[in-house]
Amino acid sequence: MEVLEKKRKSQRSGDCWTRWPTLFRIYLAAFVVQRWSKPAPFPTSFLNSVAGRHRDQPGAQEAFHLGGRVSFPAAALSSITNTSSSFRPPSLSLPSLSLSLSPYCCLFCAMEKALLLLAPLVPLALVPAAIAFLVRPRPARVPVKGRHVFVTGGSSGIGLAIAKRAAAEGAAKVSILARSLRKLEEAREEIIRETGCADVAVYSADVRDEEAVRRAVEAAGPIDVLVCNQGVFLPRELDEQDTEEIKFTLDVNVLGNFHLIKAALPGMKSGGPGAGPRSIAIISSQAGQVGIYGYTAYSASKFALRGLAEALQQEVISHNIHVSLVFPPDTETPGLEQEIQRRPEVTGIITSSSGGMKADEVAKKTLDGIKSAAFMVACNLEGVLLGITTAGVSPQRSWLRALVEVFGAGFARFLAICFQYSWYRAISEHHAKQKSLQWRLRPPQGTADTPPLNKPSPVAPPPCFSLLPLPPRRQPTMAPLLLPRPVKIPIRGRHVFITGGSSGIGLVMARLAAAEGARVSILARNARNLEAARDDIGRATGAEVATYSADVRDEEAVRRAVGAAGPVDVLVCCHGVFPCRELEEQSMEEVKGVIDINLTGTFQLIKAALPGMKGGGDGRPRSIALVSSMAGQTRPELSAILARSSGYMDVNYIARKSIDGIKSGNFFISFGHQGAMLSLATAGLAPQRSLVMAFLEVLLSGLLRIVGLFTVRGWYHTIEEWHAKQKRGSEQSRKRQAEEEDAGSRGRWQRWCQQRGEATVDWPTLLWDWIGADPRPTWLIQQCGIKLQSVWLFAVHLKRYKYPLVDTLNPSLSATLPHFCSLPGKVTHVLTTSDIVIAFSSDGVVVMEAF
Ligand SMILES: NC(=O)C1=CN([C@@H]2O[C@H](COP(=O)(O)OP(=O)(O)OC[C@H]3O[C@@H](n4cnc5c(N)ncnc54)[C@H](OP(=O)(O)O)[C@@H]3O)[C@@H](O)[C@H]2O)C=CC1
Ligand SMILES: CCCCCCCCCCCCCCCC(=O)[C@@H](N)CO
Repeated sequence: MEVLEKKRKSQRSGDCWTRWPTLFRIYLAAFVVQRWSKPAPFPTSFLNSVAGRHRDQPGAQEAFHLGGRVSFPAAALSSITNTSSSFRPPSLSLPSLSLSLSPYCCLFCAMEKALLLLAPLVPLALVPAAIAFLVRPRPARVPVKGRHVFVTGGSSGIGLAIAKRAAAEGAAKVSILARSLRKLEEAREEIIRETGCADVAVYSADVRDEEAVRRAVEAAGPIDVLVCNQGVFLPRELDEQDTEEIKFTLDVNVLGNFHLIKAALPGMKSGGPGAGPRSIAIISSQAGQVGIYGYTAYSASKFALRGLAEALQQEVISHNIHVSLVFPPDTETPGLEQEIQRRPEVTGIITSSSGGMKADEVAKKTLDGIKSAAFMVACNLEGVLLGITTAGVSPQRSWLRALVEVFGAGFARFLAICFQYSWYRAISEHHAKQKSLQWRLRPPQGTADTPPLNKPSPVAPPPCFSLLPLPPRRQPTMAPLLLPRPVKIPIRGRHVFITGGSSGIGLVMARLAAAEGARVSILARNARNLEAARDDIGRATGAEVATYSADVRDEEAVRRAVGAAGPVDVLVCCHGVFPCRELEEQSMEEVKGVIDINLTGTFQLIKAALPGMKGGGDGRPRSIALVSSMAGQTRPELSAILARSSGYMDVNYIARKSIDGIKSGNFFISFGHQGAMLSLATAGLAPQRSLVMAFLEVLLSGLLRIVGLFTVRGWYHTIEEWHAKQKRGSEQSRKRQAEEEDAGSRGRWQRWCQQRGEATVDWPTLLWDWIGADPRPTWLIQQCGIKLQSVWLFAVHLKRYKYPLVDTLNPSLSATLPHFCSLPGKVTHVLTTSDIVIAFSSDGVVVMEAF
């Protein structure tokens, strides 16, 4: 509750950029109110009667003359909208008036009319201007010529093509990193042969090995353009893919990039903003914009890169480092050749929605993207469409592209929904075919109504005459507009398995599910918390909850727990950790922890539960719910500011909405206005079951991209300001320090004493002021060589007794006081009061003498 209060307070004090959604709502409300409160147009009969009445009155003509122009818009509108109207605007319909008006006036009238017609276009023309104002971060260009380009996975495929192209474009040095030294050497030969680039360095390292990566990056020297391109792709249906493969994919594609970026960042930053713009390009995939059958692990790894890139760009923008995220489609490379051999059939069908490319074309797009510091780099037409529909709340530097995103968003979302439709149809056809194959091989005995999909649908009897028993065919139904189709998932009497169920959102969800009559199991690490949660739920609902103590990182433990819990109907993955820190300061242990728990742990749970969920056999719908987050993580100091863009929410509300969302089979479940807008804005290629929502998405996505751009602008604005403030602060303190050093401690001391005379001395301040004015202990120790602690304690002691100052600095004392003469070094500073003398010697000895 305290957190909520704090959050609200900080929200109230937030600047307008971070509070814009509220402003936007107010504008919208004002707009709606204004529209509705406009007086309805008068019926023409009424207008006629008024006109007739007034025409007969004295002075009416003049009134019309004057009023004619004033009331022209309404009248013109009514004449435009209602051509059958017998009422004409006075300036046009009264003959006497047209006589009295000069031709100029007519011209004006015509112009007025034309202007009026153009009026609706004005806001339209303002949109580009507004968008140009909106885009942030600011445009930048990153040169490649004469610079050091470091490409991982540079021995093959896309990486090799990028390295070659960079060399051809005049990079001073090209470094490539991969595992196989043989392939690396061959690649080097090839690059030198084809481009004549003299400086090609190769580094043999596995990106999964943090130490090896650090050594390679150190040996390579400061990097100007880092291209993180290494990647593995092992498509397979999740329940047929073993956990080792999933971990391998996440390690190479995600952790590897963390190793690389963490190793390269200090060197890239140290050049400072003056060293010219630098770039970190991360090669994702179109499967990192849309999840694709067979790519659960691969898509997850590439989606993770998007989160990494968006957060990283915010962290490094002030160092003039620009992040690009590249989304290639299927590309002709040795990697793809291998992949195709093991690809599930459906994967091939879906990926063929996007045209294939050559590695060199992808390399060209990548380098162009890097040079123009574009955040999202599309490679082909489908990529452009994908980029538009998944733009969401990502940064955009080009106002032209932003404009295309805003105007193309609705259309792209519409296309996306069409694509989803065709993909889900392909999937269901594939399943039907599989079924038919099974049917042919093993005809079921007895009843013919085996449900074809996981949906109980009436089954047509096989045709009466056939040599082979034919598969059941679904009865023709009206083709639904959307695929996947709407579904309701009941939870009463069903088994709901919630991870992270001992605390927070998970605990409340467990309580709600139990209250609705579900059989609830919860899983977490800490057994004591689990007990407490069980008691809590028992007390609140009277239900008996099963608890499982396991770490989601431990595959065996997860499998045991899920096995003991029995077939799951609704799996809610609500475990997770969220440490927040700048990437540079975050330890790899922490990064690994996040990936292991939040990602790998989730895979392990799903893999453990899936066979039971698939084998349910009763045809009832089941659900897997993953609790994700709205958050992009940024600098700690900044995250508090940026998080203001959204609101803290009550855990009961989150849990209630989650359960309801699961029951109605929603793909995205969002919370609050911001959440709703975010999921509309980031709908991208996500499936949508609700026609109403699909319609809203298509209708509003353009507007929401504006909202997204606005949000991003606010964030980058905040970051800029924050850095400016930091810079001002450090400049000021540096200046003050320099001034004080200039003044010299002796002069300052004397002046200080003159000003103060006999005043009570604030000893600690006096000491600091006199010795160096910089409260940093290192300075004190370096300058005077004294033990800070003793001086400090001494000063505090003196302060307590408020010693009056009677004498000024008197170096001659060192000669007069015999005790001081015996000091080993030269006495540098002496402080005296009525009854105490302190001497600092160059040897770092502090001597006190009490009179
Ligand atoms: N080809 C395609 O269709 C698409 C590819 N992509 C992405 O583009 C990137 C490159 O793909 P592509 O050129 O086809 O791949 P290739 O398989 O042709 O090349 C992969 C490169 O990465 C290196 N590599 C692989 N694993 C590691 C590792 N653990 N540590 C260091 N280096 C490693 C390989 O060298 P070595 O084996 O010697 O280590 C090789 O140089 C990948 O990230 C991929 O996901 C994206 C979309 C489509
Ligand atoms: C809004 C309308 C959008 C329309 C276009 C949709 C097309 C999506 C196709 C996705 C293809 C993904 C290929 C990934 C290749 C890859 O990464 C692996 N080959 C790894 O090598």
